[in-house]
Amino acid sequence: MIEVRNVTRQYGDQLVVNDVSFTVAKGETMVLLGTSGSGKTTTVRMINRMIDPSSGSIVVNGVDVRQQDGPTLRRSIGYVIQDAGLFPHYTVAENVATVPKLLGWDAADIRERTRELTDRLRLPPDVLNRYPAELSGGQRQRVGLARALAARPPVVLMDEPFGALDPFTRRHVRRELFGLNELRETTVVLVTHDVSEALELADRIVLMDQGRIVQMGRPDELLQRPANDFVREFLDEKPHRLL
Ligand SMILES: Nc1ncnc2c1ncn2[C@@H]1O[C@H](COP(=O)(O)OP(=O)(O)OP(=O)(O)O)[C@@H](O)[C@H]1O
Repeated sequence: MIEVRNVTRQYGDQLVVNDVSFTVAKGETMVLLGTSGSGKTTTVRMINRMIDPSSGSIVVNGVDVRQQDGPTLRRSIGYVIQDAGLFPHYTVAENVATVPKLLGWDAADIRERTRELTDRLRLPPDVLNRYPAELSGGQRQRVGLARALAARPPVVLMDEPFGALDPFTRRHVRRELFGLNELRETTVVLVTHDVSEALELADRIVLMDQGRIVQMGRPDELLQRPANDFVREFLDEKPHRLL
């Protein structure tokens, strides 16, 4: 469970995240949706301490994130970004094994878990010995997901995790991923600016503009009871299938 309380982040005199509060329950998928520059990435990067808030607090599974050093905290929080952020000089197998190795898993368990994930994410077994540059964009993205999930972290942060994919592969990978049983027990915060993706994946949505939360709620609540014209227009941008 994640509690973000009155969090603000300032650069110079610009408030890029302005008094943001929300909680994400265990197993819930919370989508941060909003215009470009609205503070989504900054917010998600404060949860795993890649950025520290200027004020406010963040508690993950009962522990204030400031009580842990960044690297230790990040071993328990999966993190997926748009270009997958893989280590270029590691093979796929080595990339996926990064966190389990740091946590001291034995080699047989790591191999087994890697096989399980590549299988579920439908990556062909022969990719394991390849380097990231030798994969397609869609494969790289799936390896990024496998690496983030490898040690079964209770919390996973995803920042535009499907951003680099064409629309077909995007839908496909999205379905594969959110069809994984283990993801149902994982607390997920996902950043996107794609309205359809947010409506499809979110248990709840935090809609942001200019560093502030404009509305928070279930997809149907935002669609049926938009708080203001901004919300209505933002969600109306594209036709979608929920209504
Ligand atoms: N290190 C920094 N120094 C100064 N300003 C920054 C820094 N990082 C982010 N910003 C500013 O903070 C604002 C919010 O950025 P952020 O990346 O959180 O937005 P976002 O909602 O994720 O946008 P996008 O969808 O375009 O990625 C932007 O105006 C950005 O220029």
